[in-house]
Amino acid sequence: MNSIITVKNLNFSFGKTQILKDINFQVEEGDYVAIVGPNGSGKTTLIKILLGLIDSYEGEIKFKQGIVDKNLIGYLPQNIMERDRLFPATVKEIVATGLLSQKGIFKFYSDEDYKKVDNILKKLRIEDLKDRKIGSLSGGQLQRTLLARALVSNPKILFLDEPTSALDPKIREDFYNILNEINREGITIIFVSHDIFSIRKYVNKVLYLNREIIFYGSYDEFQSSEEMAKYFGLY
Ligand SMILES: Nc1ncnc2c1ncn2[C@@H]1O[C@H](COP(=O)(O)OP(=O)(O)OP(=O)(O)O)[C@@H](O)[C@H]1O
Repeated sequence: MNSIITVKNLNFSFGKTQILKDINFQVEEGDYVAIVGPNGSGKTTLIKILLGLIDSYEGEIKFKQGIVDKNLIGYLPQNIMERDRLFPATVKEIVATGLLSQKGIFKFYSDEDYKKVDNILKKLRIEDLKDRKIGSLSGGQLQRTLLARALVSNPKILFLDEPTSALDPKIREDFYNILNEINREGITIIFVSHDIFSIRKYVNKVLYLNREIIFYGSYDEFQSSEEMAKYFGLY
């Protein structure tokens, strides 16, 4: 198997409270994994650890060679601060910031960078928003702009933390379709969601977390399991 992420014996506590207990799993290249679980079950904490935003954990996290050194990881957070929305930047400028981590200390954008920005805006079908201030965007337009920022550097893995909670059903469906296209092009997706019913047609694996892993396997197995029924209160 061609694992892109391997997590072994991961344990993490905030103070005296253990948040993640003995977590072991592997993600294969091209997987589309939904992380589900009740509020406070450690989903965001797990994503933050995988992103390197929390480093005081025990255990081992291994990415496929080159993924971390070449910054081939994209991240779409749960939401952005309202004050960030007031920042007087345009869509084009915000998307370009997604290239900063791959540049040296002289962080000037080249023509090639702007070409990358144009390409991703086109791909996500928001090129007409290019010069709009982010404060003037609708929720769905803002979410696509943030997705463009996460994808402009051409990552191999994309992490998303509950990115559709504020979107209406139609816009949410469009967003899922775009993610599905991206996944079919080979990007591995790890998606934290309470909305498993919407993404079930896209994901190939489900990780059900409640501080420890209760279930990790294919969606089909998950669907027919006791864990699924319990999770959705059907059991
Ligand atoms: N900085 C922190 N200090 C102390 N405890 C924290 C901190 N951040 C999160 N926690 C606690 O860790 C636990 C797991 O939180 P986490 O945000 O990972 O859960 P989650 O599964 O993503 O929840 P939700 O579905 O509500 O977003 C919660 O009990 C939370 O209160």
